[in-house]
Amino acid sequence: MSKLKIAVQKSGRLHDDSMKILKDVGISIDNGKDQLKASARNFPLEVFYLRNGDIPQYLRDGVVDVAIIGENVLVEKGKDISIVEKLGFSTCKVSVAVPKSTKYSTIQDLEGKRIATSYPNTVNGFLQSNNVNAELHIINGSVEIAPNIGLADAIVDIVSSGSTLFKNNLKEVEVLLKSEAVLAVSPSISEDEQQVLEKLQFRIKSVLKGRQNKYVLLNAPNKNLECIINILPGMNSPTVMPLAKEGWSSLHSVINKNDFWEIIDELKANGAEGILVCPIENMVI
Ligand SMILES: Nc1ncnc2c1ncn2[C@@H]1O[C@H](COP(=O)(O)OP(=O)(O)OP(=O)(O)O)[C@@H](O)[C@H]1O
Ligand SMILES: O=P(O)(O)OC[C@H]1O[C@H](OP(=O)(O)OP(=O)(O)O)[C@H](O)[C@@H]1O
Ligand SMILES: [Mg+2]
Repeated sequence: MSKLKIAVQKSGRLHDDSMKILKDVGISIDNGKDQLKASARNFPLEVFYLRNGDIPQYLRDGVVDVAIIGENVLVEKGKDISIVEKLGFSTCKVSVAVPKSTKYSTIQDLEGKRIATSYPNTVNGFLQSNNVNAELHIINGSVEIAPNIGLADAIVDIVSSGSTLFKNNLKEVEVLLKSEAVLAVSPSISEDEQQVLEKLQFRIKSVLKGRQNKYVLLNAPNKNLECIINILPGMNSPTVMPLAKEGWSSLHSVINKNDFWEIIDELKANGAEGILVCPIENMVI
């Protein structure tokens, strides 16, 4: 079987979560510390450790078939590259920020201003679509310092918790895009590699679905069963089994992690006891 070549960030924000998702889908990688390339032991996969910013070109050239990459990098340098899966980690925004003391009300306030950024194509697209002319200063890192040293009036950079903006006395005034890590695919992927990709994607989908949900087991008095069954969503309907204790049952169900605490409160209020909550490794649907 031919091997799928996947690019993963060599080091940085995406590296650990990218390796974790490969591990969670059951792929073991022989990972020599300073290797730039590694093979999977139990799946037809070769891993290339690359710079996030270089990955769009490698995908375009077909040097790699797929990649785990920040969506914002594709917006900047890889508009021609398709995304096959959103991976739910490294969520961030690309935003305009200005010094806290700057009066800002609309995008037109950027007219004629100096904007520092590492994402010139994204910024130019944004300015053009809003008919604003501004002067771009392209810098590769520590963009948030630019207004403080008099290099720019505004910046466009990644914002996550907002603490870097806060520390540099800046405020976010526009959000250009929202981003997360994605699985992107080369336009020149072959038929054989496409088949391996489909296997990998199937596994990733079931791991992501599992991460979204929790498995809940609880005991409840039979007289409250109907009400508790209505609270529990389940994949179809919850499993109900009699307990050795007369008049009681055990219920098993799957709950979305976002609704989880509210549902637990409701269950308790309706007489549920001995509630156990377990993570789900995979959910194959
Ligand atoms: N503070 C953050 N919070 C969440 N996600 C982030 C944050 N900063 C960056 N990211 C996401 O992680 C990706 C990698 O960021 P990182 O800073 O590790 O690498 P980089 O310097 O942009 O890239 P390279 O690998 O080319 O050096 C970004 O493209 C973005 O999608
Ligand atoms: O809103 P926050 O949570 O503060 O995150 C935003 C910061 O994170 C990233 O920098 P990073 O720490 O990756 O450093 P880098 O500029 O060297 O890539 C980004 O470039 C911002 O500076
Ligand atoms: Mg960074």
